[in-house]
Amino acid sequence: MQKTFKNEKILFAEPLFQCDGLAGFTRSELYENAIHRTLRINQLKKEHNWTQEDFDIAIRCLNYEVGFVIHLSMFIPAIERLATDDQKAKWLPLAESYRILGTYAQTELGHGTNLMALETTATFDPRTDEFVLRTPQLSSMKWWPGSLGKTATHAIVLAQLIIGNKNYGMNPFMVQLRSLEDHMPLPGIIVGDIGAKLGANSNDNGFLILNDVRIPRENMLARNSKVTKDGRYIQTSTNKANYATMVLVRLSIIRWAEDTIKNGSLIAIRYSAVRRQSSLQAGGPEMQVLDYQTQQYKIFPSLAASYALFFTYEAMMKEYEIAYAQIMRGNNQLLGQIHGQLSGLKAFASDLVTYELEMCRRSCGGHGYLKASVVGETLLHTLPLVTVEGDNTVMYLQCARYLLKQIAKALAGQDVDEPTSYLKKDILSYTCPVQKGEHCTNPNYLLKIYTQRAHSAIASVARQLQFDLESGKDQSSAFNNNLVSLVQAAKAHCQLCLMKNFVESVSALERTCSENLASVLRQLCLYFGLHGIVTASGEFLESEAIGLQQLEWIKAEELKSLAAIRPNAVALVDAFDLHDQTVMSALGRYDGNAYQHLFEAAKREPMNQTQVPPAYYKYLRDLIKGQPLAKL
Ligand SMILES: CC/C=C\C/C=C\C/C=C\C/C=C/C(=O)SCCNC(=O)CCNC(=O)[C@H](O)C(C)(C)COP(=O)(O)OP(=O)(O)OC[C@H]1O[C@@H](n2cnc3c(N)ncnc32)[C@H](O)[C@@H]1OP(=O)(O)O
Ligand SMILES: Cc1cc2nc3c(=O)[nH]c(=O)nc-3n(C[C@H](O)[C@H](O)[C@H](O)COP(=O)(O)OP(=O)(O)OC[C@H]3O[C@@H](n4cnc5c(N)ncnc54)[C@H](O)[C@@H]3O)c2cc1C
Repeated sequence: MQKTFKNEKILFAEPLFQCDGLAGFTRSELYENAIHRTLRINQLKKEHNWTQEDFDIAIRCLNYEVGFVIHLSMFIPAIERLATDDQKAKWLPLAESYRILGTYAQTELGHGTNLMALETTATFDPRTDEFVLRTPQLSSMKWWPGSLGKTATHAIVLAQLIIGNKNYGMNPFMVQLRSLEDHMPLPGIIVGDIGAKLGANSNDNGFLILNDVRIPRENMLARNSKVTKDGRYIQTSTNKANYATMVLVRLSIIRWAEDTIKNGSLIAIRYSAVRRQSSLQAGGPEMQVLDYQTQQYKIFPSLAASYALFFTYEAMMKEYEIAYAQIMRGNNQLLGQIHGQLSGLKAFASDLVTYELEMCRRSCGGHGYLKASVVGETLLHTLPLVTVEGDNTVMYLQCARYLLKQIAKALAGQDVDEPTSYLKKDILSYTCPVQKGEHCTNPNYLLKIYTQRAHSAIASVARQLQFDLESGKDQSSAFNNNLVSLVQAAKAHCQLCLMKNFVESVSALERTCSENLASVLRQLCLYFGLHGIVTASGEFLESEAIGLQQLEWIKAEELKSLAAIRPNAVALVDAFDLHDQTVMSALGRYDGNAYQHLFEAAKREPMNQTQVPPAYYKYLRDLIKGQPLAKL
C-alpha cells in the first residue's frame, strides 16, 4: 500500500524518531523536537543519498509530526507556482536550503473562507517603487498560518493590491518577517503564536500584524500578474491561477487522510484480533471481538476507506499532474476541473476519515481513550483536515458549482469533462442493474447505481435552482435556498469518484496480480460499494437508483461481506506495511502484545516516576491522619 520505505531501519534506529516518548512533552519541547526531526531527516537524506520521495515518505512515516510542514507543503510550492522564473531563481535555492523559512499567510482573524474580503492591503508607492503592507484593523491580522508564530523568516502574504484608489484583488507578496541575523521581528512586524490547539501542537500557527511594512516592487510574486514601475497592473494569467497552491494542498490532504485512516484501521483491527471479551455460548470461551458482527460493522468501513482513498489519491495525482503541466504552460483549460474535483474530494476524504477514525477509537473500548492507543491522537491530528485548505462545506459548494456548469453543458449538447461524462447520459433511460440478489455481488452493477444517484442529485438541484430563478428569486437567494442540496450533490459525485477509482483500480490490478489477491481486493471493493449505499440509502432510494427490494438485497449482501472479509482483515492492514514506530500504538503493534505495551507505556508515565505524589505531602497526609488542614 505505502511505497515500502527501504530506509525505515535507518530512520527508526535513531531515538529521535522513536515516538514513545512524545507523551508528556510541553508545547516548546514538541516544537523543538519537530524541528530537530526535519533537520535530521535532511541530514540522513544527504548521508544516504535519499531521493525527495524518500524524504517525503520519511515525513509520512512520522505522521507529519515534523517541523516546517508549511514551508515544505505550501511556501516552496507557492514560489514554484506564483513566482516568475527570475523570482524562482532568487527565492527557491534559499527556501530549499532552509536559508529562509517560510509560511503561507492568507487567512486572517476575520476571514478565512472569503478571500475577496481579506483586509490586508499592499499599496503601491510609485515614489519609492515599493509596496506598503498593512493590516488595517484587528480582524485584518493574519491568523493561523503554520510556522508563522516562532519560525518563519519570510511569508508569502496574500493581500489586496491597491494602486492609486483601485483595488486589484488578492495577490501574493514575499515579505521578510524576521532578521536573518538574530531572528527578531523586523520593524513594523508584530508576530507570535496563536496558542494551544486540540492537536498538532508542535506547529507554531501564528498571528501577524503589518504596520506599514515596505517591500520592493519585485517582491510581488508576478507569474500571473505584475505592477510596472509606473504603476500599471498587468495580468498575464487568470487571477484564479493565484489559487493554485491551495489546489495542490487539497490533493496532499487526500493522501494525508489516507495515511491517517490506515493507521486507525490497523490499530482497531489488530487490537480487535487480540482482544477477547464475552462469549456467545454460555460458559464458552471468550471470543475475539473481531468475530462480533457489530465490531466488523464498526471497523471494516475504515479498512475499505483506506484502500478506496489510496486508489483515489493515485488517480487524482495523475489528473493533477496533467492539469498542472498544462497550467504551468499557460493553458488553464483544466483549471476548473481540477479545482472542482479536488475541492470536493478533499472535503469528502477528510469527512470520511474523521468519522471512521472515531469508530476505530470506539471499537477499542476503554483503552481507546488512552493516549497510548494513539487512535484518539490520530483523530485529533486529523480533525483540522475538515477545515484547512478550505472549510469542507465551502469546498463541497465549489465542487457543486463545477457540477452545475458541467450539467448545463451536457444538457446543451456540449462536451463535458471526463470526470462528469456520466452527465451526458439520458437519466430516464436508466434501469437498475440489480434485478436479483446475486447481482449485488457485481461491483460494476453497484457503480451504475452510484452513477445514477449522483446524476439524479445534480440534475435535481439544477432543476430546483432553475425553478427558483424562474419563480423570481434572485441568484443569491436561489443559491442559498439550495445549499444543502448542492452539498448533497457534491458528496454524491465524490462518492461515485471513490467507487469508480476503486473498481477501475482493482480491475487493472487483477490483470497482473494473483487470483487470491484479486479476489480479496474485489471483496473489499464490493463491500465498500455495498456499505456506501446502505449508509446513504435514503438518497439512493430518492434518486430511484434502487428500490426497496434492491436495498433489502444490498443490506443482506453487505452483512455477508463482513464475514467474507474477516479472514483477511489482519492481512489487509499488515499489507499497509507500516512500521510500529509509525503507528506508535500500544494496541496496534505487529507482535499483538497489546496489554504488555499498554503496561510499558503506563510505566513510562511521568507521574509514575515517584511512588508518593507531591500532593500527598501538601494535602493528603494531614487529611488521612485526621490532622487539621492548614489554611488552603
Ligand atoms: C507534508 C505536508 C503534507 C500535506 C500538507 C497538508 C496540509 C497542511 C496543513 C495545513 C495547511 C493549511 C493551509 C491553509 O489552510 S491555507 C488557506 C486555505 N484557505 C482556503 O482554502 C480559502 C477557501 N476559500 C476559497 O478558496 C475561495 O474563497 C472560494 C473558492 C470559496 C471562493 O472563491 P472566490 O471568492 O474567488 O469566488 P468564486 O466566485 O467562488 O470563484 C471565482 C472563480 O474562481 C474559481 N476558483 C476558486 N478557487 C479556485 C482554485 N483554488 N483554483 C482554481 N479556480 C478556483 C471558481 O471556480 C470560480 O471560477 P468560475 O466559476 O470559472 O468563475
Ligand atoms: C490547523 C490549521 C492550520 C491552518 N494553517 C493555515 C495556513 O498555513 N495558512 C493559512 O492561510 N490558513 C491556515 N488555516 C486557516 C484555514 O485555512 C481556515 O480556517 C479555513 O480556510 C476556514 O476558514 P475560516 O476559519 O474563516 O472558517 P469560516 O469560513 O468562518 O467557517 C465558519 C462556518 O461558516 C461556514 N461558511 C463560511 N462561508 C460559507 C459559505 N460561503 N457558504 C456556506 N457556509 C459558509 C463554514 O461552512 C463554517 O461552518 C489553518 C487552519 C487550521 C485549523
